[in-house]
Amino acid sequence: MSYDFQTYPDREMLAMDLANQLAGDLRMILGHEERVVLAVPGGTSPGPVFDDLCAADLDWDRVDVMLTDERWVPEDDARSNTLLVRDRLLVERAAAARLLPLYIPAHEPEEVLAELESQIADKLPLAVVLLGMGTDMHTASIFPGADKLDIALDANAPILVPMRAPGAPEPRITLSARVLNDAMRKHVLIFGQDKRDALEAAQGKLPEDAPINAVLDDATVHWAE
Ligand SMILES: O=C(O)C(O)[C@@H](O)[C@H](O)[C@H](O)COP(=O)(O)O
Repeated sequence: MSYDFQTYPDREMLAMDLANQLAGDLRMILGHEERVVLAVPGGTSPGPVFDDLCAADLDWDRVDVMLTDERWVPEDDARSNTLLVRDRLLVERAAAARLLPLYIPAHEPEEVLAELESQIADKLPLAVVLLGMGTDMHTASIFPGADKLDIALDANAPILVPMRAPGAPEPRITLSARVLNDAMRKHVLIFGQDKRDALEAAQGKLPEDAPINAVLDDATVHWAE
């Protein structure tokens, strides 16, 4: 397994440069595809990247944007990744992009799983994916110790996997590792020494213990203190 590790002097420069790289990847793939899918994470790290990426000059009306994973909370909840994407990415030029939902109001993700999958299935493979990582080495909502970890890591995994994990305060829904890995370009965004140490500690571990390892091959990791 090999990946590229890019370090930046600070988070602001990382955000600008990464937004440029994502826009460049999308532009390149749009050169030979009618439509492309960009999948992005939630959480706290990607906001500044979205703030730059939303202004990129590209054919956003040919881009489908989706989340790599969602927390099972209403769309107006501060923890909703959909809310983050609507507020910070699908604005300015990127307002012309189409959102592929990863949330439909329902008590449990299982109730609407088939409906969500049906809206994604014919759009795959992902063109570009941006992933985050936690210090427990989870990525998307593929957490160590999660109830459906084996399914999410399986080579024949379904597109979406509902997930409950000790490290997650609410139920989640996540793209499986197979779908994330099939992306034409993969980027991982991590901030801080603790995450850099966690990524190093992941080396040589099985994806069951360090789920990030399931998606790292050929990825570019972007890091700033
Ligand atoms: O919804 C989520 O929580 C994610 O998509 C998740 O995988 C996230 O990327 C990491 O937990 C890092 O989160 P931070 O950027 O907040 O550290």
